[in-house]
Amino acid sequence: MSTRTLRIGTRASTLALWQANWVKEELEKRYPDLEVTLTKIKTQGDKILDVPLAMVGGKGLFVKEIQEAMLRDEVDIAVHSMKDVPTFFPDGTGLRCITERADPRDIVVLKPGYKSFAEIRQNGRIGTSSLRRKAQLLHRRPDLEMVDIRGNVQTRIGKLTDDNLDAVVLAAAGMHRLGFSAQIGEYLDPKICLPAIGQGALGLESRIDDDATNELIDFFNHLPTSYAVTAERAVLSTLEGGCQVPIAAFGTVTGDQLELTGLVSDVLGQKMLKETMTCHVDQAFATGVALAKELLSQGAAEILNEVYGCETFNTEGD
Ligand SMILES: NCc1[nH]cc(CCC(=O)O)c1CC(=O)O
Repeated sequence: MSTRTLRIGTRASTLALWQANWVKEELEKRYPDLEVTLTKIKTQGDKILDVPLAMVGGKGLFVKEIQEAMLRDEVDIAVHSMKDVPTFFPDGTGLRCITERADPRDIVVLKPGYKSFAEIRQNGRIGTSSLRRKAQLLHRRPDLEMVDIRGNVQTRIGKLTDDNLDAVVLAAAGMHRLGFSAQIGEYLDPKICLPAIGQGALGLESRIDDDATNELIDFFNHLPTSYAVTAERAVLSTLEGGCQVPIAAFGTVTGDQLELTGLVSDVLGQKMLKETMTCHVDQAFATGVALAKELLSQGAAEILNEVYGCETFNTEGD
């Protein structure tokens, strides 16, 4: 049998490379005669490090250049963190598979001396640039000071000492993948900090008409994760939100039932709307839409319009 080659396009951050290498290894385990290569591609989100991301192009900052390479037939698939994948795709490529979700929760890395998030001092300084994380933590603890931190996971952990912070907030999945589990101070319950849409899952994107590639990668698709993330993304697209707004949605699948919670907040976590719906997994997309419409009927659009007028942006990216 002749050796086939599959080319993966990936960002060059340590986390992105870990994820692309994981996909490569799974492919090579399954197809011993397949040669898998990685092509590192710089995205706009990687190039511009000192300007708030929302000011340099909005949605799709971490995926556009990889999609373009795919359309030029320089790579066959792209591996993305699902939470960085916009809800729209250019003509010719599509989201083909959603992998089994790793731990979807957010975590905090705590300054030495603290044993839990609850112990953090009055007016403590928390490092995160995510509006979703800021809003939910301020909702519980309005005294906290939110400090913007930018850069990859290692850089953000380093800011704990560099910027004299009491804690930094990160995703459990990234910590586990990069071998930083021992530094996790506490896992934040989704009831307290609802995870980002798609958090913990990877998305494989390919050319829609590339049947050979699509057939090779279809085994990555994990149905329960795919139902949950489909519902979460339906919330996002119905609210017309990008990745830089305090919107969260989180689905869990048990048997054929999906429980979906969605949240919209203002930047300070003072006006916060939250709803939960359950449905059969076949209704995942429709339920995401319905949940978003319910939030809109409660005033979500007004809250988000206020946020869009603010000068605060999410500047994280891995
Ligand atoms: N914002 C960047 C980003 N994109 C994906 C992950 C973590 C891995 C995942 O969610 O799959 C992270 C790091 C973080 O937010 O701490």
